[in-house]
Amino acid sequence: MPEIAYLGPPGTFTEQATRLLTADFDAELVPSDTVPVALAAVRSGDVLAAGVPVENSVEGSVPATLDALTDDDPLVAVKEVVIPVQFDVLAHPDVDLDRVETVASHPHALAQVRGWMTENLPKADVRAVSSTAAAAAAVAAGEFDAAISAPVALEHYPELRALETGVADVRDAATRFLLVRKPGALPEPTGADRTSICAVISHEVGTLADMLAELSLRGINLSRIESRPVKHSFGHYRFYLDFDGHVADARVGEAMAALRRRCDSVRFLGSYPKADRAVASVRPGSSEQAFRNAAEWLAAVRAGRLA
Ligand SMILES: O=C(O)C(=O)Cc1ccccc1
Repeated sequence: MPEIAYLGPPGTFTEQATRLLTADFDAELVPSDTVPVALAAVRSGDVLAAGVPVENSVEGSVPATLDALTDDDPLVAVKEVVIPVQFDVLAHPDVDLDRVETVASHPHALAQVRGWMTENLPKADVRAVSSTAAAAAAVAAGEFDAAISAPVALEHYPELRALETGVADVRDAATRFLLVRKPGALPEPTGADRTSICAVISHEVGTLADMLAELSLRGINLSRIESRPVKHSFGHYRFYLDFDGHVADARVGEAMAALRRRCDSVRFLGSYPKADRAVASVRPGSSEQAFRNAAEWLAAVRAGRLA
C-alpha cells in the first residue's frame, strides 16, 4: 500500500485533508513533524506523496510549504482540496479558561483566533508550535495549559476536553491543501483545472507586468500571486502563481513557453483539478478551438497553401 506523508502528528487539519486527497486509493498515512520533512520523504522516495497546507482564506499562504516546494528537487501537485477551518480550545479537565496562562498552536491557527484570544485570554502567553495537533500533544504532556486545535484532535487526546468549540474570528474560513509527488504523468485535463508555477524574474523595469501580460493576453485567469524572497540576494523575489487551466491546454502551454523565454527561471508546480470544479470562462479568441484553428492556419501559410 503506498505511504503518504502529512503534517502530523495525528489530529491535524492536514491529516483530515490528506484523507480526502487519498480517498480514491488505498493509502497508509504517515505523520511527519514538519512540511519540509514530509516533502523530503517524497523526494527521497520513502513515501509516494505528501499532503501539505498551502494557503488559508484568512492568513494567506503557508510560507513553509512554498519554500519547501521550491528549495530542492522538483515536486508537483496532483490534487487539491479545500476544507473549512474552525478550532476547539483543548485543555485538561481541571483547567478552566481563567486558569489558562499558556496557549499553543500552529501560527496559522493562532492568527485565525487572535480576536477570540484578545477577548477571552488577553493575558495568556502564546506559543507557536509545528501543528495544531502538536499543540494538543504538548498540552496533554503538561507543557502548556491550552491548545488551539482541530476538532478531530480530541479523538487522539481523550484525556483533554474542549473549553470552547467552533472558535474562528472569520466565519467560513477555509484552507487549501495539496497532494504533492515527484514529477511524473500529469493528471488528465478536466476543463476545470488549476496550474501552479514559481517564476524568478530579473530586477528590471516592467518584468512583472510583462510576465502577467503573457497570461492576460491569452485570456488566462490568475487566481493567486505571491512573492517570497529568493533568500540569497536581498531585494530579489520569486513569484508563485496559480492560474486557471491545465498545461495541456493550448493557451496555458503557450503562456508557459512565453514565461520560460522571458523569466530567469520557471518551475512547474503542477496542473490539477480545482477543488470547486468551477469551469473557467474562456474568451472566444482564447478557446482550444481558436488556438487549433490558428495553428492550422499558420501551418498552411508556412507551407505556401494559404496567404
Ligand atoms: O496544524 C494543523 O493542524 C495543520 O494542518 C496546519 C493548519 C493550521 C491551521 C489551519 C489550517 C492548517
